[in-house]
Amino acid sequence: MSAFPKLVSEHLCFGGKIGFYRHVSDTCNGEMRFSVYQPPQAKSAPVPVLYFLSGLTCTEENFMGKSGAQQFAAKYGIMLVVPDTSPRNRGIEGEDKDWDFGTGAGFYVDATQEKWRSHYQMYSYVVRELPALIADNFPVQPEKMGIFGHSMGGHGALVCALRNPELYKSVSAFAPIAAPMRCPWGQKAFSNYLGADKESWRDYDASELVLSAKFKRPILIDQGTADQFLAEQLLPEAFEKACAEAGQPLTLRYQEGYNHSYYFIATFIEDHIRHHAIALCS
Ligand SMILES: N[C@@H](CCC(=O)N[C@@H](CS)C(=O)NCC(=O)O)C(=O)O
Repeated sequence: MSAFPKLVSEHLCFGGKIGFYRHVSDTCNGEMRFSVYQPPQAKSAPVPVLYFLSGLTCTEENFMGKSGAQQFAAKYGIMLVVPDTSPRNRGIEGEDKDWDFGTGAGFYVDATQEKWRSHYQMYSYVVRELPALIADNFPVQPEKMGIFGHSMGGHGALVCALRNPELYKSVSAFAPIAAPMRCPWGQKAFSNYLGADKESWRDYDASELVLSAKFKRPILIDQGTADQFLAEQLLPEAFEKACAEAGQPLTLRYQEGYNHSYYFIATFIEDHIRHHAIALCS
């Protein structure tokens, strides 16, 4: 049984409540932060749980503050859990140097390289430690678990679901880094966290994983056409091609004129929460 995390602040919202928490993580070897939205339904019975993984530079706050997700989590009776995007303040040389690597950019991988591996274990943290802590301490139905995310977090959500179809009943993404082995953000993160052997990178690339994955439930992706990162970093067309090859059901929607921001996320958030509710609340 994991210890109850330390509550930093709490806010009522749409009849439920948002809490910001800190705890000492065994997996990431130090303090980690996350936020939880408990819908009003959770006061009387356990509810399904939906994890949101955020993008580069984000903390556990961005999604709670900007997406407008709570009103829909309240409508459908789903708990939202939002982890931070990396460990912080670990004293690793250079951890704060870049905005797209290190602090705020854990990339949801388990680092194998000496410099990072004792703290940067975000894959195991998200897939194992955090769900166990949530199941021990919050009123959830742990077998009804979904995951979604944005950009780096969209990549993380796809990877977690494709690798663990028995754990995640639903997955979706906003503007995911859909083929990280083929883009500069992914190559920088993977070479530093995982080393030069590109074979080891495949475990964290949705466009590779989907070719052999057993996740056959429908995936929803929204992508803005005016996203400044679309052509160089996100590569949804690579993921679409791989899904077609693998027979993976995918709805990839290009949203005309939308960019990479939370204004785009807020516009389509209800569609995503409904997508998860259909899988989780039946
Ligand atoms: N800092 C970068 C942009 C980083 C960025 O767009 N981050 C996205 C995720 S990849 C985000 O969600 N930012 C936080 C926010 O908008 O609240 C830049 O200046 O170009």
